[in-house]
Amino acid sequence: MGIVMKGADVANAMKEELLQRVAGLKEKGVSPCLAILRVGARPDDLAYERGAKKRMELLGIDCRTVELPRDIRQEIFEEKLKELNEDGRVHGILLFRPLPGHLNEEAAKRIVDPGKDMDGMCPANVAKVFAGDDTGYAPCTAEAVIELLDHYKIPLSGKRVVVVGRSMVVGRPLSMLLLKRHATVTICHTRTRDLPGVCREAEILVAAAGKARMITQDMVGEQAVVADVGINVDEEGNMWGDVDFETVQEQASHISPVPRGVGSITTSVLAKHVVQAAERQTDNE
Ligand SMILES: Nc1nc(=O)c2c([nH]1)NC[C@@H]1CN(c3ccc(C(=O)N[C@@H](CCC(=O)O)C(=O)O)cc3)C=[N+]21
Repeated sequence: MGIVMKGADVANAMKEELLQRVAGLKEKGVSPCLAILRVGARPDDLAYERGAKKRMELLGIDCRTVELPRDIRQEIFEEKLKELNEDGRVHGILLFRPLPGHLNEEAAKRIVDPGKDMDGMCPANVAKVFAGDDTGYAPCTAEAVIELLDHYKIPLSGKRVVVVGRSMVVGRPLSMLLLKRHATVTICHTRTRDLPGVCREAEILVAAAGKARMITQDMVGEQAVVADVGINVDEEGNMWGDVDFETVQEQASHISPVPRGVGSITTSVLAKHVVQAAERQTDNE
């Protein structure tokens, strides 16, 4: 039976350092502040927002939400985003995605100040993640997987890692973070031939495809480490990962659950980014 890697243990370990850094900022008269920009009220945005608010409060980070109506016009939306860019009290911005269909997300990515872009969506931050330059910000969920593996002392250097999923929020940036740590990375997707065979070769398997319980026991090698990034909510409101937990746990050496796994570390990484941004913006004054 694999060891269950619990998100709360990782978040707790991160908490001590973050509290100290927040205290350091406050001694200099700086109150780190996150602004959340939400358009409409999608349930998964609200779930993340609740978690983020709770985590920021626990760490003494200010958090304010700017809520815009679902049917807002592109020009007004862009104005609001620019206001947050220019607001000196705001150190970091989190824009919930995906945006409603009528809004231009590509335009938004180009407007957000790279120094305030907490979820690594703008081209400058994407480029830095790909270049292995850690003066930028990676998407929080991708970085949460690294925090999870590091906390449980899973070595990455030289390891065969298979990432299932190629999204710009998880699969691709995470692959670059793993590569920086000298893992041998294979990225799988819907057109991968013999997905089970490729997955079975993994020493570390990351499921980030967004398909409930698609990773089954026959796809996991003996004593593999399995990290589940999936957040799939069914009609009854139950949350499922991309991994069929019960059967895969028998096979794996370590496995992260859903909920209470990677998803619950994401808000701690978000907090870390806000602290980093506040420190960097203060040092540059
Ligand atoms: N730019 C952007 N980045 C995101 O990362 C992003 C987003 N937009 N829009 C919304 C979705 C949704 N999302 C969640 C992440 C964690 C939990 C989470 O904390 N889950 C807990 C359970 C939370 C609970 O208690 O309900 C867990 O996995 O254990 C939920 C939802 C991030 N998203």
